[in-house]
Amino acid sequence: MSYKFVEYADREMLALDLANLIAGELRTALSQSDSATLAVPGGTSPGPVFDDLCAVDLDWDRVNVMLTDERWVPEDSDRSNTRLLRERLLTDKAAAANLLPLYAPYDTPEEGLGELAKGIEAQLPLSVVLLGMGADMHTASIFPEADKLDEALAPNAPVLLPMRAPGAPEPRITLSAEALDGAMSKHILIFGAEKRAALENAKGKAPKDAPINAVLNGATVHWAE
Ligand SMILES: O=C(O)[C@H](O)[C@@H](O)[C@H](O)[C@H](O)COP(=O)(O)O
Repeated sequence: MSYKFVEYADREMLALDLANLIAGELRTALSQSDSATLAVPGGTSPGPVFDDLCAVDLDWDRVNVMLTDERWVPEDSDRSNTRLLRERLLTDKAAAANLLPLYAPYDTPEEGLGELAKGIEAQLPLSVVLLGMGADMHTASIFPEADKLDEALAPNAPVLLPMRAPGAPEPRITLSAEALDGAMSKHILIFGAEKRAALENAKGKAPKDAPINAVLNGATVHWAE
């Protein structure tokens, strides 16, 4: 298991550098193919990266954007990652990007899974994935003790899975570890001492105890206090 750990002087510097890095990787992908696919997390960390990334000049109309995971809530909920994306990433120059939805207006993720998975599957492998991590070492919605944890970590897993976990306030839908780990470039974004310690704590643990370990190999971890 080896990954690159990059420490930044502050969160603003991290956001700017990471946005430019992702933009460069998307440009490279677009120079080699008709389209590129970027998967990003929700939560509270990525907003500043989105604010910088959305302003970068690239062929966004050839970029497919998707979430790594979503809370199963309506898009107008303040818990919605889709809402976060629409407000902070799919705006300015990046408004031209093509959003592949990870939410559909059904009561449960199981009801929406079939139609959503088709769109996602067609765009794999991911060109670039940005992931967050919780202090419990979850990534995307692959949580320790989640109901479909083993399935989400298994080889040849379904690309998209519903997920319920003690650590998640609402039902989730998530890309599988394999779909996330298969990205051409993987970036993990963590802020603060607690998550830095959690990353250390993950060392040597099985993915079922530290799901971040299912995507860490070959990734770059970007950290600021
Ligand atoms: O839906 C979500 O919340 C995210 O996709 C999730 O995987 C997130 O990346 C981690 O929980 C870290 O969240 P914070 O950035 O809010 O700490």
